[in-house]
Order: sequence, then structure tokens, then C-alpha cells
Amino acid sequence: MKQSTFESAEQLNSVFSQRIVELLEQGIAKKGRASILVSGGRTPLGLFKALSETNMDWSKVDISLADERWVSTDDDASNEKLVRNNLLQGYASKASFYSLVADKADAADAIDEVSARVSAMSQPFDVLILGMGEDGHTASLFPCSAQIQQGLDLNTDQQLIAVTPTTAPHQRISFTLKALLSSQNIFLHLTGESKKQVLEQALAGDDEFAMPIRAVLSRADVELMWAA
Ligand SMILES: O=C1O[C@H](COP(=O)(O)O)[C@@H](O)[C@H](O)[C@H]1O
Repeated sequence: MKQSTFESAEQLNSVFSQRIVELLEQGIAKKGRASILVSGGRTPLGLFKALSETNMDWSKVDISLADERWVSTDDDASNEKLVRNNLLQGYASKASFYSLVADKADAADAIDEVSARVSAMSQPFDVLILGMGEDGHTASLFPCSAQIQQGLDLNTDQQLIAVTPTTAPHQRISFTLKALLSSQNIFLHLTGESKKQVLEQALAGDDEFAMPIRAVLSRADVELMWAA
């Protein structure tokens, strides 16, 4: 794994946002449109702001999330709300956003509808930015969830699955490992010492079901973007 480390989150956000924009521009030059899957949670907040302030032809960019919490889009736990308020602003307001939520009480009942929606995105995804939880989950592929076998199954033809974590709140919808691995450029974006320790633990172990981030790292060229 290539590792890029930065003295501060600000420095990381500045370098990383430029890099992402370069990759998106290369995708546009090659295919006419480009796409990016971003993660939610707290880590990407500053990066989203830096991207939104970067001038490029965002009208040719499709954006979606690697995973979403099954909550209303005006709930503070909504990853979509985070993206709308911080990334889809300024220059980046011209991008096309593909929501992972639908008007269904249960995420499992929305998989077909949301899968059809995201199939309209430019694919393969040019850029995937993954986060990681303290339990080693990435996207919403949660260890110990009943759906983890399905999420890590490389023979699946599903891009999205519904997940009910046992260690975190909210039902989720998540891209599967297979769909995530089809991305052209995969980054793992982490900040803070504790996340680095979790990553080291994942790299040292061999149980992908216990630490799903390992399933990505062992199969793809992932670049770590880390700041203290
Ligand atoms: O629940 C989630 O958590 C992870 C990590 O979030 P962070 O707050 O520790 O940055 C995130 O990558 C994922 O998208 C989100 O749904």
C-alpha cells in the first residue's frame, strides 16, 4: 500500500483535493464524464470543502457515496446531508449527485431502485475514497453484521446491499466489496493515531470478516492518505 502522510489535515485536504481533481479530469478527457464515490462520517468534512472550492468542469462529474445510513436526508446522521452541505457547494454544485436513499422503511426493499439509479453513473468509478471505522469497517461493510459474507462475496452480481450493523446505529445501504474493487483509483482517507493503529491491526491480521477493510487492502492497490 502506498502511504502518503501529512503533518496536518489541512495539508492533506489541499494535496488530496488536487489529486482527485486531476484524476476526474483525466476520466473526463478519456470518457467524456467521470465519477467518484465518497465516504461519509466525520473524516471527509474538510476534504469536501477543499473539493467544492476547486475549479474544474464539475458538470461532467457523477458523485455518490460508498455507503449511506438509512435515515432521512435531513437527519444529522445522513451522509447525503454531509455531502450536500459540504461537497455539493461552490464550483462542485454543478456535479450530478446520485442518492443512495429511497422512500422505503427498510433499505432491503430499496436495493433494486437505488441500484438502477446508480447504474446511470459513469462507470467504472474513477475515484473511490474509503473511510474506516474504529472496528475496521469500511463503507458499511460491518464486521459481525449478518450481511458481511454477502458484502465480501466476490461472486455476487449485486452492487449494493442492505446492512444492519450490530456495533453501530442505523440500518445501512452499502456498495459491495466487488463493486468497490471495480474502481480505478482507490484511496483510504484516515486521520488520527487511533485510526492508524486500527489499520495496523487490520494489516497484521488475516480475518477479513473481523476487519473488512483488510478485504480491500489485500486485493487492490490502495493509497493511504493519512494525517495526524
Ligand atoms: O458510519 C460510517 O463510518 C465510516 C467512518 O466514519 P468516521 O466518522 O470515523 O470518519 C465512514 O467511512 C462511513 O462512510 C460511514 O457511513
